[in-house]
Amino acid sequence: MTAKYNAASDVSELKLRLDQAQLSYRDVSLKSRREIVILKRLIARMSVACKGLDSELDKRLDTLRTDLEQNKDISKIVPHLAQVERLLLRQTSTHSTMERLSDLIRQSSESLKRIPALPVQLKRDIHDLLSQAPDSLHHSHQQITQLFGLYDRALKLLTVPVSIERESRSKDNDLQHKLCNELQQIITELDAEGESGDQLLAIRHQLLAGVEPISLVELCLDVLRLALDSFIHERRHSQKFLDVISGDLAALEQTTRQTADQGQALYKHRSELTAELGQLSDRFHHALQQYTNLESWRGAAHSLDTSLRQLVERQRSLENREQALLEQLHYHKNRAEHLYQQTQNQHRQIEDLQRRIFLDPLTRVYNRAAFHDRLEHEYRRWIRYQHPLCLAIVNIDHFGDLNDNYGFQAGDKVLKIIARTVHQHLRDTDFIARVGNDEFMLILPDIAEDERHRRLSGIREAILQLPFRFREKNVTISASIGATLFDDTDTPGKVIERGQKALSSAKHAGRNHLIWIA
Ligand SMILES: Nc1nc2c(ncn2[C@@H]2O[C@H](COP(=O)(O)OP(=O)(O)OP(=O)(O)O)[C@@H](O)[C@H]2O)c(=O)[nH]1
Repeated sequence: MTAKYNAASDVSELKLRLDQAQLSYRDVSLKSRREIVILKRLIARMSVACKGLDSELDKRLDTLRTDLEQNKDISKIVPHLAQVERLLLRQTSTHSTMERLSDLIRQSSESLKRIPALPVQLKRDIHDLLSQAPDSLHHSHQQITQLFGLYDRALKLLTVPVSIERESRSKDNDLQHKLCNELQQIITELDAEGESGDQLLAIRHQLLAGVEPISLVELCLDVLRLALDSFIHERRHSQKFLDVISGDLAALEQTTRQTADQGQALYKHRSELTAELGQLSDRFHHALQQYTNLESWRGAAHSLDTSLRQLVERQRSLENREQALLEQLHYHKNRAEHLYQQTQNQHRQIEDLQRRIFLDPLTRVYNRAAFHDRLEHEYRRWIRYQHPLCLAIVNIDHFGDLNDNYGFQAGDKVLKIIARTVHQHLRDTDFIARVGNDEFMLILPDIAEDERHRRLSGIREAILQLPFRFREKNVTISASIGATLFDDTDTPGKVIERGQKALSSAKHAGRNHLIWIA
């Protein structure tokens, strides 16, 4: 009985222990499941937080997450956890990378800030960037991107003015080139003589050799001054001439008036003499009728004779005065002739000047002013008659190089010879003008298609065949020609533009070409 009781008490104690063991197992299992949930959550958060820092770490965390999801045996997961821990330890070096990055960002920002003439807003943005201390690699990356943006803005701001400056510099160069050419053209057209002419010629040579911008301004002023001097000189010369002529004319007018007065007085005396001679004749006639014999008439005849002698005397003195008057008139006639001659000379000089205004003094062909006049005239004829009217532009190739290699005198000689050659290939009705530098304009009115092509090709070929020799070297020179015809609603301006386009195509085609643009 006692044994039975003892056994029952052991069973009940075992049962109690079993219940306690079951309870504690349930607690442990519950705790373990809760820990696994926490571990899962932690691993998930770590995956997100560390994403991109290290690809191996990313991979391990992913595997760990999957293993946990699949409720794998924790003992199998533990080695993965150890690897993740090792990788995380490796990430501590990231901290020093971050510090280095942060230093770099700060230094680069400071350097950017020191660039002079940075706009205030940009400086402010750099300051904002510097005020944030990066607390993660991600933040550092954001700051680097920001810094790149700031550098880009600064670079643009600093380089834009440079490009503008370069553009304006190239504009300045174009302007200087144009000014230089215009100035040369003006000097050519001024064609001044004397001391001013010599000085202007010297300036032209300077311009041809190339000058600095500051000298160009000074030369412009010099040209203005010399042009003014030349103008004042011309005006003084004309004034002097006019003074002399008007002085001479006034003197002539005065003496002519005196002569006319004297002539008038002489005429009056002659009339009086004639009247007295008439009276004498009447008295003589009367005496002839009154007296029958000569003796009784002697007394009256004596008185008549005296009167007649006096009349003859007065007649002689009148003749002398008339002779003096004639001599005076003769003198006036010579004087008037001399004056006329002087005005004729002046007229010729003005005509010569007028002609020179339309001539290029170097090549002796027409100049730009004459070209525009003539083109306008031919244009009006074309509108009326609609005959084919051709405009061609001849431009010497690499003329600048020729000047550089053989000097301006050589260049001048080439210009003269080429102008003469082109002129020789033109008809009487054609027109040639040097419109500037090394460029000639040709107007060929009323010219058939094959004829105009033959003529212009002939000019190009003739220039190429010209035998030039400079500094002991045979030099071949070519020219490019652009040509076009007046058509439809064309105006002179449009045609010149088209001709220039054709010329530019001829240059681009390699020079020594004739190009037509219809
Ligand atoms: N000797 C001389 N040279 C002149 C005269 N007038 C202008 N020039 C020069 O003529 C040259 C003209 O050159 P550009 O029209 O620029 O070109 P290029 O050298 O002929 O070259 P492409 O026309 O392109 O084949 C410049 O160097 C001027 O200095 C002048 O009366 N006499």
